[in-house]
Amino acid sequence: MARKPIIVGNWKMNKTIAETTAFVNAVDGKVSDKADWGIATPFTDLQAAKAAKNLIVAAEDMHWADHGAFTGNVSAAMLKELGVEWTIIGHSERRQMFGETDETVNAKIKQAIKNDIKVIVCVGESEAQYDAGETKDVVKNQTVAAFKDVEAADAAEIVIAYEPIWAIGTGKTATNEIAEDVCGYIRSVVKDLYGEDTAEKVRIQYGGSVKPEGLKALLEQPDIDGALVGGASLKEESYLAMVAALD
Ligand SMILES: O=C[C@H](O)COP(=O)(O)O
Repeated sequence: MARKPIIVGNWKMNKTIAETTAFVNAVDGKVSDKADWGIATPFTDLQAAKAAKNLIVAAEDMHWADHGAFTGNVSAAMLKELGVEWTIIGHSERRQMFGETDETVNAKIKQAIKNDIKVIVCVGESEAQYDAGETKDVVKNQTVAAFKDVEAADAAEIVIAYEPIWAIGTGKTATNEIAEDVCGYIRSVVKDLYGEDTAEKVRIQYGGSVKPEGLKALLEQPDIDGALVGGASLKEESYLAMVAALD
């Protein structure tokens, strides 16, 4: 089955509103139909980002509760009111620095589905786990936990981002062979959970030091349907170099 690639820049804690507007003005009119192109921005930038007509705009996180005493958090309804239709959930930086667990990832995914917000869920192993040969166990456990009590029709719409933590922001990219091996394995985990049809529909991204020059070959891997891109998504020229790489 042909799955349309999805390439999303995860800005993390970068860019002001003014910088977001400048980025959207420079990039939005130039993306192609070779992929679904997007940006995940800080909450404060989402409204400015929504001026884009062609870019997916995603939050970088959201809370699992409807509302309440959760200082510093943002709910699905708040995102919906801004017209935000996507969110990242379970990025390794949230897992490592902000107490995100497999349980909160699952709760957030179910809350997103309930509110008709599409999800990019991140999985991936640490360097120590990679060195210990535990990669597949880790991504399996994270994937199974993330999809707990999620129905097949909803699961098929979820994008899974495989991001080996040792490759994030380090310049150390997993080889295409490693990335394909793990992404193919993640698809087999989805197949075990939901069957072939759902597994063939799910889009799986690779993330970790993706650069424009490596993007085309990455997407030629049969089980890699996109990229979640940090550093290389921040500069307009670099983002547009990714667009050009697929033309
Ligand atoms: O979400 C994106 C990733 O964490 C990758 O970041 P990076 O491309 O800067 O390594």
